[in-house]
Amino acid sequence: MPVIEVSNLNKRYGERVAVDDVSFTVEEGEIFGILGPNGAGKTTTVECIAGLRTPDSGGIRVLGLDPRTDGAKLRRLVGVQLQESQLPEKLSVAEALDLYASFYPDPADWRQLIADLGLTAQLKTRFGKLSGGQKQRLSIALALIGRPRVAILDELTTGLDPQARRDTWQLVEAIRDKGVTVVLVTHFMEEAERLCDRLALIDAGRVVALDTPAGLTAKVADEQRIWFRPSAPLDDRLLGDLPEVTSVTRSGPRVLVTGREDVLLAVVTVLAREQIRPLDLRVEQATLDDAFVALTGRSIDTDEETTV
Ligand SMILES: Nc1ncnc2c1ncn2[C@@H]1O[C@H](COP(=O)(O)OP(=O)(O)OP(=O)(O)O)[C@@H](O)[C@H]1O
Repeated sequence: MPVIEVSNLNKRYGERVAVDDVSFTVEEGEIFGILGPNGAGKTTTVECIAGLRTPDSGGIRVLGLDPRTDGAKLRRLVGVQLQESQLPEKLSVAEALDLYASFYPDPADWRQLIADLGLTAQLKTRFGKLSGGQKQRLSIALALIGRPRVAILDELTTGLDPQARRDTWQLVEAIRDKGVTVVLVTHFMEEAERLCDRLALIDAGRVVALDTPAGLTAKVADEQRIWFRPSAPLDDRLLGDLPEVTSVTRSGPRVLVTGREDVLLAVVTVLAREQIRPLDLRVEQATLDDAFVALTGRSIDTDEETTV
């Protein structure tokens, strides 16, 4: 049985349609991504799932409960880390954890949680003095303190530097490995590609595609592009004759081979047989952004640094 079922969800703010007939299910133990550009309706969707906003219409079930009527029960089962969660500047890390633990009948051992999150040295530090990464880690600890079965993480790594972002990705995987189902809201393609088992691409309030990251990219382009510089003279026909290869072209000293599925293995096998090394080898595949462009005509890309 799915852990989360969303069917035909709609939400407007006045005239503005934020969520437009959104449906998806999230299975137990997966990391489910909601990926789309700013303003696509991602936060509104997860706020409805968490019972923090009331949809105009549509059905939501989380662990069999309806967030509209079973809000209190649900809050014990779902941990939510929302965008830019703010705490009073003067509250220390330990005080925040004590406070949140007091909301739950059987809270997790927060000392263990923050040891796992690498925050033990900051126990006495006030919230206002924490770095961006430390604030994010604290917000994850607060989302997990009630031993949730589902964790909703919204724009977890926005504003973090590449190293902190990578560390946070490991944390998310560790949360999933403990059996928690994770809903991850993001506008970073690399993040979605790396972490999510399945994801919904969302644009202007609508789900435009729903699949695994590999499934989404395969839909738009099943062609691979292989660039390399041969270490010795190469007869292009040796590659062009391979059934996996669709084209071989030259760009100065570099060779570009395009093809489907097993083209890399086929090319490398021929080169090995000819005792030619592929120098500066690069394999290009379609990205989630290519998929998004193909589906919506525009890019997810934001002005924020996404290189990791
Ligand atoms: N409280 C609100 N009142 C009015 N409009 C809102 C409100 N919250 C969100 N919106 C609008 O609804 C749309 C969807 O917003 P939402 O925050 O759900 O998108 P998002 O995909 O999470 O984007 P972001 O990553 O920028 O938060 C946007 O056009 C936004 O401006």
